[in-house]
Amino acid sequence: MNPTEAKARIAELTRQINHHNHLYYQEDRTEISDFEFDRLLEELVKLEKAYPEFIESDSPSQRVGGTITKEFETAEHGYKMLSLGNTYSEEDLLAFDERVAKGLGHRDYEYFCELKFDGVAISLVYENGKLVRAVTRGDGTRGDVVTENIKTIRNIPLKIHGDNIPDRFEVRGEVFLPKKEFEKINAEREILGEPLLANPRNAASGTIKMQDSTVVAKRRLNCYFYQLLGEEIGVTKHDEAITMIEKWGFNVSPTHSKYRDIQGVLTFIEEWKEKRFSLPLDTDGVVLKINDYDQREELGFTAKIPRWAIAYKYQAESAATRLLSISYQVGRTGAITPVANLAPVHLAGTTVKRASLHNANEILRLGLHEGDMVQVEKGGEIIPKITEVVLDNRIPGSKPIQYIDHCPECGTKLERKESEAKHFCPNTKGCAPQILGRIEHFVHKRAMDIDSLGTERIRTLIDQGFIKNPADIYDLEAVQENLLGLEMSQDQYQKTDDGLLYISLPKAFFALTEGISLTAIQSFCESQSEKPLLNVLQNFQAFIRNSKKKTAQNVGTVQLLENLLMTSEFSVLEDYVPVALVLSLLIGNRSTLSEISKAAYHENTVHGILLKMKLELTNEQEDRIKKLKANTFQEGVISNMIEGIEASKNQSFERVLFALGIRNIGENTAQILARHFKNIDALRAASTEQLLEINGVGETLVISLQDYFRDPENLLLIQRLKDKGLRFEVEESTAVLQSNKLEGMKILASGRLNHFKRDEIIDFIEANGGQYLKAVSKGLDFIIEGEEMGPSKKEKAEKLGIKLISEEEFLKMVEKPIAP
Ligand SMILES: NC(=O)c1ccc[n+]([C@@H]2O[C@H](COP(=O)([O-])OP(=O)(O)OC[C@H]3O[C@@H](n4cnc5c(N)ncnc54)[C@H](O)[C@@H]3O)[C@@H](O)[C@H]2O)c1
Ligand SMILES: [Zn+2]
Repeated sequence: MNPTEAKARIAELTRQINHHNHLYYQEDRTEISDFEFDRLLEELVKLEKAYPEFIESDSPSQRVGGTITKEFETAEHGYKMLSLGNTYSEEDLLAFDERVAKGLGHRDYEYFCELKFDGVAISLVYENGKLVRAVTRGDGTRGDVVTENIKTIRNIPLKIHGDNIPDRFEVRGEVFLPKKEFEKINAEREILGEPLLANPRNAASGTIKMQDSTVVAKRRLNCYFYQLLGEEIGVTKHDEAITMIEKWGFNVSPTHSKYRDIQGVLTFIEEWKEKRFSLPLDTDGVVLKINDYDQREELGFTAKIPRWAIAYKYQAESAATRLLSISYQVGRTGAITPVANLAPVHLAGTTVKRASLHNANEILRLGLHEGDMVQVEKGGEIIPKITEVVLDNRIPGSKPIQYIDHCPECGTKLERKESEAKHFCPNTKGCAPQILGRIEHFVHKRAMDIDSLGTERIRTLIDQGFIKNPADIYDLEAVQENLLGLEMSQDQYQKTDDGLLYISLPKAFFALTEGISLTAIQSFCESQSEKPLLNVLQNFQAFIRNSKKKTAQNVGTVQLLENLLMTSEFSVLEDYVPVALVLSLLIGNRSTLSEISKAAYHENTVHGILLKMKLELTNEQEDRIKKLKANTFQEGVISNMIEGIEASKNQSFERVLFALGIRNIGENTAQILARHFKNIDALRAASTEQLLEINGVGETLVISLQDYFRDPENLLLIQRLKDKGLRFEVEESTAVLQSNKLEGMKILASGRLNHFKRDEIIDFIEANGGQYLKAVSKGLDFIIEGEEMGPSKKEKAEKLGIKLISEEEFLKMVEKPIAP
């Protein structure tokens, strides 16, 4: 490379790295992996070393990647918050160790090893034992002051107790969102149709930068601390500092160790390679630091990183395996996700059998053919993904994967919108997973709040034809009796192509015999799994003869089943037998085999067949049949469900409106619309202009609303829900005016109020004739300034010349008596 080329490449790398830094730190998203990012940076550093004349002072090699945002006050760090050098190779670690030895002139030093936590760096400053400030890393020199948000993290001590606490000190740590919390939040967002958070790190970073700390508090962030700083902290070694801050009440991860040489460090790295996946947070490597503070000082810093520490990053593991097939999952919103089924392969501590393929584009990008050998990668924190096809191992003549064009759940032709990568099933009202999504949204605790209707129960009720839309829930009471004995799982069933129902062999054996436990039968069946069905039936008779319960009756019934199977026309399905045959043996005196098998077509469960046949059965027969079924709905469960459903009729109009699941209508919008229009008919009759006048309503929302009300099925649904007694208008008490003292005024409240909660102030303003606006805008008459009102809001209000009044002044205005 000549100097001109080098200069151009440096410029190009700088541009790319700045771009990825911006995405990563400002927008909390990524376009490339950390490994790829680190490679770009490494290339830049190498080139700059060879051509120092081209180093720019603001090169990304010279400064840490973050910056400060505009929404918070900023503060300067007492000690710069730097990056860490990083490497993916053992070789580089040994070279690092050599540099340390050379720098110190001897090998008498210790390494303190910690995991590299993948969260957001935070610095906490304490004065006289009290937390005074929490600041993000920012650009390393200055960061955003996010104290209020940090205070919501429960295990961060606001005040330190104990002896010898320095007057002023700083602790640093990594704020993270525990993996479990992350999954919980995403599961909920999925049900409510909100966009999913990409990964726990982005989620934590986004949360820390939120304006409203009550929302932050709900996110259950956590923090691990790994550094103490200050003028007089009274210790000379890092391990002593860690022990001390732990004693002071800071959360320290118990995953650290100390070693006398780099070989020890290597064992630590090996030890945690897979064990780290069981930790509550994502980690991407190991940080090793010189333990002694004086030695650290001797080694010093470069512009961007300390010379006494380095991060070893684990590279995502990769393995080759065979693509067996592709399944297509239909999500709750109708989005189709292809999933690769793989020959099991051991990867990063787990056995991998599937990998996400995201969408049709991904399959095209990889150029997947049926039965291809593929390279699978798993970083532990992410779902395994296929990185490439091993072309050398392609089966000659294999066909490229054909993407499906019909929904695997309901058979509807799939659609794909121009701007979206995913295919969608448009059958929102008749496609089982979409019905499930819709009902889950409807009963969600922030909507109708029917917690006795959990996912499993809803799924069962949908699969067995009891509910298709939210109104059907309110009809369940009338069919209570049919729910008794309804099966919660259909795992023990199989269906042939023509729709005849089969049941698993263990269940059949269990119901046909007496006195033999299901577990004993299951392990017998497992031992026979390689044998043909008829042999298994014969062997089971021998098994009964050898067991304690060798009754002639037991042997005889199984013998009968064998005879029936051989003489009937039913096709043979390994490990399963036709339900009709088993039932005919149990209730043969009530119905003929041909009647039963007729009923067994197109039913999903034994329960369904029996409902269809309406037979009078003896208690003994009922007991036998129960042994065929999975867990079933019992009386307690049903009455609990019915009660919850009944109670939900009291939910407010705004909740009902939210529960309907109209596209783009979240909780807040539902609230605004309900309060504005007071009832559903007024909302439905509203013109585009009337809707757009409302603060917070935009064009997409208007279109969603109009689409919704145009559909006669939706109107029918609303009518049915109304008939069942659900609220479609704002309750009198909140709609009635208490006074008209605020008539015609547009008001906003910001910061923490002493006499009102968030919702209360809105209700109060409206009850006194005023209108509440959600954002600072020209139209406001005044803003009620609560405690710690956000500085950016304040600035904006001042710029627009909007009057700020205190809560007390406001109360005087409406003469609300102040509660003691
Ligand atoms: N994929 C992308 O587009 C992209 C873009 C920018 C950065 N990145 C990645 O982000 C990473 C972040 O770079 P950086 O400069 O913010 O951090 P870094 O990797 O240089 O490491 C410094 C940070 O590590 C954290 N840390 C975690 N555990 C620690 C421990 N036990 N002791 C000390 N510090 C610990 C601290 O927050 C500290 O600020 C890099 O690894 C890079 O690969 C990726
Ligand atoms: Zn469908």
